[in-house]
Amino acid sequence: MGYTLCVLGCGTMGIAVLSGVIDSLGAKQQIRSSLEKWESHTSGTVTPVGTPDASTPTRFIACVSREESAKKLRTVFGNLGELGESVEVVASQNVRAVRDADVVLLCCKPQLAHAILGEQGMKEALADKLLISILAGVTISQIQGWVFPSTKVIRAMPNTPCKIREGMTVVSTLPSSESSDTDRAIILKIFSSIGRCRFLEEKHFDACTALSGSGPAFACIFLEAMADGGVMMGLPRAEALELAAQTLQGAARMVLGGGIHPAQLKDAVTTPGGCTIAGLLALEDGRVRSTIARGIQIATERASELGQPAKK
Ligand SMILES: NC(=O)C1=CN([C@@H]2O[C@H](COP(=O)(O)OP(=O)(O)OC[C@H]3O[C@@H](n4cnc5c(N)ncnc54)[C@H](OP(=O)(O)O)[C@@H]3O)[C@@H](O)[C@H]2O)C=CC1
Ligand SMILES: O=C(O)[C@@H]1CCC=N1
Repeated sequence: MGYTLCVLGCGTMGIAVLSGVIDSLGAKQQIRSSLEKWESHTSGTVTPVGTPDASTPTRFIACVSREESAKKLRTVFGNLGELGESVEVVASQNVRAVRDADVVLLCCKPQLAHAILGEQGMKEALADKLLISILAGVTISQIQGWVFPSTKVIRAMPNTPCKIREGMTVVSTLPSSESSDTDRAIILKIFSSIGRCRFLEEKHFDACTALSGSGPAFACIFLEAMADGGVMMGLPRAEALELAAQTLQGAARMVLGGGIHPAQLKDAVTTPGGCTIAGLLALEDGRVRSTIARGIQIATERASELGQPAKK
């Protein structure tokens, strides 16, 4: 059982998704083998636990354009242990790779998609297959115009923390049908194994691209700025970064896991006449909220332009 997943354009995001998925399969494999050992020890029989089903990818093909990038990728996946060996890395062999795959994850730059999907034989190689595009700003209907109608096109917007299985992925809603149920299972298996995954209508994709796709960059600016404040007040740099990162993670986890509203969390920290309110007012004087929110607005507007031909 299992199927072959091809990552078409395996750079920063292709590596993040692929290494997260391989890591999740490796973790399952470890659990499986220790359970098998335990069961054979206690009962003398081995019961297969969690054998890969049709929605689990078991073989991977990573495509790049340059041999130099392929060499680097072989090192990356070579270091991922036994399962890393099931990754075949190829340069300039897109059509052959797609032909050999069951599901294709399109991870190239938005402006290259048309040329890559237009390669001779690509339409045929993609026929009847599931094509998941993570491209910012390129719409489903644009992609459908470049492939045969039998290719099922969906969009996903993951982010770099997928690499450590702490990602946020938004997937475009699927039409309800039997074949969509299989596709939904495949998509959920990939993206839930590397973080949170939720379905949203495609009309929201530019905003999701800005908020969670670009979000790690915005969060890191805030994190660095907090650490800089600590350094300004005499903290060593490494400790300042640790304090800032763990504090952001803790606050985020309280909101996500504990169901606490950020305002509640902020109010609980803010002692009347204390230091937190003094810091908060200084931040508000700098229009921190509208600056961050406008950042998401501008990034959303820019995302919507990314799939369009460059202006002369
Ligand atoms: N970076 C991010 O955080 C996020 C990015 N995205 C989207 O993901 C996509 C990829 O971004 P990112 O990973 O940052 O980009 P990268 O530039 O890191 O990766 C692009 C990859 O495409 C490969 N490539 C280029 N030309 C071809 C070709 N003709 N055939 C096959 N492969 C090719 C490159 O290989 P080579 O090195 O050999 O040229 C490279 O591996 C973009 O569309 C972006 O909008 C979405 C969410 C988050
Ligand atoms: O900056 C970009 O265009 C891509 C899309 C989301 C994150 N990085």
